[in-house]
Amino acid sequence: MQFDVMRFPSYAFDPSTGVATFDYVLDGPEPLEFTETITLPVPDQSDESREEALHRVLDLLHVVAGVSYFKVGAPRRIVAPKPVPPAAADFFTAVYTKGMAEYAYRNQLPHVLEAVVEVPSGATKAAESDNSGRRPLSAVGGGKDSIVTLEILRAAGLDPVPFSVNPNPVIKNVNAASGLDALAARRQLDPRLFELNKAGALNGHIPVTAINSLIAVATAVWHGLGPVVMSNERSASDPNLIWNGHEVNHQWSKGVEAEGLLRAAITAHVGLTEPYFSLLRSLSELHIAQLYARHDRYDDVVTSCNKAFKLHDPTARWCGDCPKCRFVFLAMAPAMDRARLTRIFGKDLFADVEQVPGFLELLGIDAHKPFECVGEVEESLVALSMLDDDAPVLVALRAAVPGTAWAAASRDDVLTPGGPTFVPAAYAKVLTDAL
Ligand SMILES: CC(=O)N[C@H]1[C@@H](OP(=O)(O)OP(=O)(O)OC[C@H]2O[C@@H](n3ccc(=O)[nH]c3=O)[C@H](O)[C@@H]2O)O[C@H](CO)[C@@H](O)[C@@H]1O[C@H](C)C(=O)N[C@@H](C)C(=O)N[C@@H](CCC(=O)O)C(=O)O
Ligand SMILES: Nc1ncnc2c1ncn2[C@@H]1O[C@H](COP(=O)(O)OP(=O)(O)OP(=O)(O)O)[C@@H](O)[C@H]1O
Repeated sequence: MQFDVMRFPSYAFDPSTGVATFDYVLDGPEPLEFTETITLPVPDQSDESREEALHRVLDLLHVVAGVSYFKVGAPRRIVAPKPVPPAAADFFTAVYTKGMAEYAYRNQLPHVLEAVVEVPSGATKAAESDNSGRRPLSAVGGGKDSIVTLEILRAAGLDPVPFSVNPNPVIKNVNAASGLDALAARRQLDPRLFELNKAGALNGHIPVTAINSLIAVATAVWHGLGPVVMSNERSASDPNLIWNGHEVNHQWSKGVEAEGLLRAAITAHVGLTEPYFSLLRSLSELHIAQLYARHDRYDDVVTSCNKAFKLHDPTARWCGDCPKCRFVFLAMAPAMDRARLTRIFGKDLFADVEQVPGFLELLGIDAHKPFECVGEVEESLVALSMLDDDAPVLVALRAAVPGTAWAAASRDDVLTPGGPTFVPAAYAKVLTDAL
């Protein structure tokens, strides 16, 4: 299939139902059309200024959600539908290049990394809206990170509103365990995409956090809420590998660069003073796992395993045999006894020597960092150094890690907050008080 250009003909939004439909065309000798449907929760009340701001968020979402359809043909031109300020145009280009880098690498499509989203000129300025003091909307994915954020915000009296896109049973159970009233949006990909995938169309990973984040901002704006608070950690910013001189990061849209670009795009095009930030940005995954250990009310529901989500089985939790399960098991192990850890995961991964090669990968003793949301090699080494019992896997790992590797692993570096963040001062204080 050959396509020259991707276009975004129009979108529609019905405030009485919250349904937004976004149209896409891959143009070429045999064009393909798609429509994605996103249903926002309808607020009890709204007003003109909220709806004006909401439409501006939807302008951004229309282009960003197009990545799922772009990947069917990877046309060389991407032509955005409306004028937006330069900060929003830069965000679009980054989403279609850096956000699609894993897809480009796996499909060997280097031109994807060089694309520039074309934007018509003539953007109008948005009215400024100070949303910083309102109740935060806190995105919940069902894993340990968003639970830690929710509990920090709650303890500080900020009264967070949990929010999810297409909440699965894990997310629903986490929300129920929190006891907080949650909001949810629905997102339906065009079914045609699945037919094309079955027929062997180009496919691959997309920057899903950028899409979920904009849906969260749209919901916050429409409901008159404050900033969207994410739970993206420090290591999300680190690439998996370098290809043709470009960084390839499976988690690009969870990284700090994407966060800065998204914030700038919203501030410029929507006018919000405090749109979006990750509270946990300065923390390592290992640190977040230690903070999770303080809250046992979620132990029967918390799930970070992406395989569990792929199975679409409401009872699926930790698969117990993937990089994510191994990493989170290792990261939580120093902060809790083995019995509690085994209860959370349904099995003791340190008792199963078949898991040794997978743990060695996390410890940097094999290939590149897995294409998964796992922490840095240094975090895994520090976690291992904090464990002193003789479980079979731990014994094998200690024997396999070369002496030079330990020297590069500093507990202080891993457990001291650091690196760039966009956390506003009031929230930075809340985080510091919680550590
Ligand atoms: C659950 C999962 O890992 N899905 C990835 C998987 O897709 P799969 O076919 O196994 O199942 P589905 O997710 O149901 O997708 C069905 C098809 O639809 C396409 N698709 C899905 C969502 C979307 O927003 N757009 C789409 O086009 C998908 O490509 C399938 O053809 O493999 C896919 C190909 O590599 C991945 O694209 C699927 O990833 C989902 C988008 C997803 O939600 N993944 C997150 C678990 C994830 O990887 N999160 C990253 C953060 C990445 C970021 O920058 O945001 C992380 O936590 O590290
Ligand atoms: N379905 C979703 N709806 C809304 N936000 C989501 C959804 N899935 C993930 N997120 C958010 O996206 C960010 C990245 O997701 P991620 O899966 O890494 O986090 P998590 O589920 O909280 O923790 P973990 O890393 O332990 O899985 C987090 O802020 C998370 O809250």
